[in-house]
Amino acid sequence: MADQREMKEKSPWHRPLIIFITVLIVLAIIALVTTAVVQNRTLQKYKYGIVLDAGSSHTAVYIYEWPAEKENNTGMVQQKHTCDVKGKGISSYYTSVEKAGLSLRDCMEEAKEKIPTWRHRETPVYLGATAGMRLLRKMNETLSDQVLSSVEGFLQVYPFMYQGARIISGQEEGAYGWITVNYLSDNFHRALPTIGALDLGGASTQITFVSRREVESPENSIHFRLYGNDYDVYTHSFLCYGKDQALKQALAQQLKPGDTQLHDPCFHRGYNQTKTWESVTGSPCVSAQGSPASPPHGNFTHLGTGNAALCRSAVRRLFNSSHCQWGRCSFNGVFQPPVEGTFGAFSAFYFVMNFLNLTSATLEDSKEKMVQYCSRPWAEVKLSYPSIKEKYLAEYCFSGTYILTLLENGYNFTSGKWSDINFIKKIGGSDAGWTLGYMLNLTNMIPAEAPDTPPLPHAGYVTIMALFSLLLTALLLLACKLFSRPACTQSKQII
Ligand SMILES: O=P(O)(O)OP(=O)(O)OP(=O)(O)OC[C@H]1O[C@@H](n2cnc3c(O)ncnc32)[C@H](O)[C@@H]1O
Ligand SMILES: [Ca+2]
Repeated sequence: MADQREMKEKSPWHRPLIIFITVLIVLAIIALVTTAVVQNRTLQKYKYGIVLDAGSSHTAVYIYEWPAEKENNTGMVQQKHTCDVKGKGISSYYTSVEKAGLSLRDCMEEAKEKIPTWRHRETPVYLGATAGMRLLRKMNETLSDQVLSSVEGFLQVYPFMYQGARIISGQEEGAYGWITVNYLSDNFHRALPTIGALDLGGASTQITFVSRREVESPENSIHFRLYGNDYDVYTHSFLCYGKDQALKQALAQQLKPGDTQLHDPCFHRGYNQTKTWESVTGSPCVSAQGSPASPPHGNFTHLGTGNAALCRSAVRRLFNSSHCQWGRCSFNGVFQPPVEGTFGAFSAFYFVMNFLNLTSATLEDSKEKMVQYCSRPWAEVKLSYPSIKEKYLAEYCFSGTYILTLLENGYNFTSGKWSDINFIKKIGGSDAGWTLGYMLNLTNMIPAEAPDTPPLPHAGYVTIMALFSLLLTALLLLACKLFSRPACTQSKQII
């Protein structure tokens, strides 16, 4: 018996088997470590980017974050934080330009706290100004340059990587809004049908969508190649058709020279406010359109009459359909193909329709509800919504009517197409707006061609790790058994 055991121990196969198992163990450990390292290489570290949206009504600071080295993987960039700058938009500082930069202080200090200090130097900061600054530039280019220099000087002092402050074009604003909503919906990467973008600001409004028809006017046509797919996009930005400037246009159209009172169907019965002529006629959107040769100074009393039908007629007059040099137009002679696919409608489209509870209503129901809402007395409205800013509250009858008219009569969203419009504020935690698309574009984070897929899908990674772990355990057990055998044999012999 002892001889037999001795023979086994001295078996010529014993030593190679141990070497073989040792090699296997080493290989399994290497495989485990490599898989873990490759898969998790970059998961933990985040990078950041800051975009300032210098709108006509206010400025907002957006902080975005994404996992480092996963910049080209779709859906990776997310909104980490937003900060609303106190006060009005930067264009309102044209009388004391140095205050434009200073107005950004609180939000920029907040950005310093939100982003880890060691990332500050490599965090890009972009400021894009929209329609308010476009209008200021129209009135006085020197002043708009001074406002931009003021914000530039202020932003450059921060430890971030300053990348410029500029007025973006209406075409860019539309296109970047479209990129944002489709990036957040993951439509590019999955080659899904895209969604159109409808943005209603204070001074301009944008419509952007993919059209299968030819875009006849070159200034409305943009071509993108993203993640290996081609997109022919129609876009147009209507300056002076944001809701604040549209209201000024509507007021100017109803005011006759020398009027001291304006009876306005778009404001509630009982609404009574003294306003300056200058607040209406001082806008380039009004003076440019041959409005009343009005006294530049003085006041008028703005009185509400609360009549939705009359309001609708007044608003319709803002859209000129008398001329069109193209196959088809939206309004004011601007080419537009028929609307196609679904749309995300954000900014004031959302604020107003959400307040009026119309985000899921049909076009007919929306019109009916506006009739009821506009007829409510101002005193009752104020009592019903004590927490809503009075300026917004006073204007919802006008704003709701304006939105329905712009969408139906301007862009031609008929009753049948109404449900294609989704009134949205955010998509998956990030705001819908042009800022994300702007940053993605400037940092080249959306490649023209589809990037390489990650080494392993998550399920594959887990399976491989589990298999290697099992194999390693089995090998260790086997090795333990083999290595411990002589000792066991010896102890038995002693007994
Ligand atoms: O794009 P531009 O035209 O430059 O303007 P903006 O960027 O400043 O415009 P916003 O989208 O921030 O806001 C659009 C309008 O909606 C107004 N607004 C913001 N919040 C609102 C709310 O809760 N209810 C009603 N109106 C609101 C705001 O004053 C503007 O007139
Ligand atoms: Ca805006």
